[in-house]
Amino acid sequence: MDQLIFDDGMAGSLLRQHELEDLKAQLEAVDRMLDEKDGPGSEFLGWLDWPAQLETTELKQIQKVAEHLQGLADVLVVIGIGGSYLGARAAIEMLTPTFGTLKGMEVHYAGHHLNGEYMTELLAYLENKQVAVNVISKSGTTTEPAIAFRLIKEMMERKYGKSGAKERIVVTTDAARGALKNLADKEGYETFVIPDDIGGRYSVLTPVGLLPIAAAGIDIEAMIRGAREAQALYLDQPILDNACYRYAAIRNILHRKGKTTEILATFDPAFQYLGEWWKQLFGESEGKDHMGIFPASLQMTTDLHSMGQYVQDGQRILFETMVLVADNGQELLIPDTGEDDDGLGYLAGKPVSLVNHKAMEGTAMAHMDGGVPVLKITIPKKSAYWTGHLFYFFMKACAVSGYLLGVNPFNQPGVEAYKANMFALLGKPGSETLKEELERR
Ligand SMILES: O=P(O)(O)OC[C@H]1O[C@](O)(CO)[C@@H](O)[C@@H]1O
Repeated sequence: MDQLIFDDGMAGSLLRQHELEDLKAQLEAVDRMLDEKDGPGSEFLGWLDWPAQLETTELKQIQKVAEHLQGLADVLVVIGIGGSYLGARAAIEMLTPTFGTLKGMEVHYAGHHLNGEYMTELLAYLENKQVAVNVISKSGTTTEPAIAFRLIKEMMERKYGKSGAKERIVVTTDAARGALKNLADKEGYETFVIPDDIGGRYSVLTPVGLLPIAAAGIDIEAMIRGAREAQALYLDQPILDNACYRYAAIRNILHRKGKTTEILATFDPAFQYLGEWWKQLFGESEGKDHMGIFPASLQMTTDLHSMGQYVQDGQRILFETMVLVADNGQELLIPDTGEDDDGLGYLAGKPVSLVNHKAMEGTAMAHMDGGVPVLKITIPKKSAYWTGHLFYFFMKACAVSGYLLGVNPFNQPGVEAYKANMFALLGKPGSETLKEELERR
């Protein structure tokens, strides 16, 4: 197997094949909108052609800076929130060992929440390490990473002096605007640019994701190659044979029949953050104008022992998309102990991956029988190449799905509401009236 397979064979009776045919004209219209870049939010379509357009020189520069950081430090702190860190974290967790020797830097994350205890512990942990920092913010003004960077910058300057810190801090931000850009210029930090026409949740294949991913020792050239081939494939294939368009169309069909929650289910704990990245991608892109599928994620078989009951038998508003890997890598065999106290004698000598696979098959059938349509996306193996392919697949499917739904998949006006309230409650100058009103409440 050397391709991503999208399998809708377990979508159940809710999906009738003629419905896909019936959506063909709409899919073609969406395809035209993407091609001609004239749909809502089309000023943020830079990611669509990005893999093919990314210059080898930029890729090499990212690699060079990653190697420079690897030479200076063993720990990289990635400061960012949402689309500015989730893609990197997803790739790093998927492609580096959970235990054992790392090929690249040990990566930790900051600026993705406002918890002081976490930051205190992180700063203490970094005390005895050689540290480098990549602070990532497109706007350059997001509160969470800005506060984390204040703290970490102070620690770095205390530890290495101003010029030593400068050598170890890399900024990824807008080309021209924002507080972070101004600070980077003032301090003379190495800077990578987030293209204007690529929003945070579509930016994993830009320096936003690539620098931390490269620093973690992952082959970013292979990742971009995978994305490039995905770009060509999902551009050329006939619409109803095109996995991206089919996935988007089936989501739309199921949503219209009351399946308002999609679960991304994975069978490898290393895929947890793929789920987090995917949730932001689809949630921020489609959850607007009081519409959109609610994206949830589960890790199997872990969550079968916590959420399994709900999926099997709770409200029938769910469908499930499984992300699977055909080649399970290492074959760990279940030991033959010569005894059968645990009742597992029949499994002796069989690979753990076989048990996982049968659990997946059993789960898919049980959920389908219980009224949860199951879709499957299978990549040949867990590699940088296929991770790049998968990222691109989901981003394009998300854009198609958003346009089919009739929303702008590239804005996120709703995220401002909590920020306005938080700033007012904190007493930010200029928000006195709102502060009074909120405090009255
Ligand atoms: O890169 P920035 O500008 O710090 O934004 C981080 C995240 O915050 C949001 O803007 C939401 O506030 C997301 O869309 C984005 O991924």
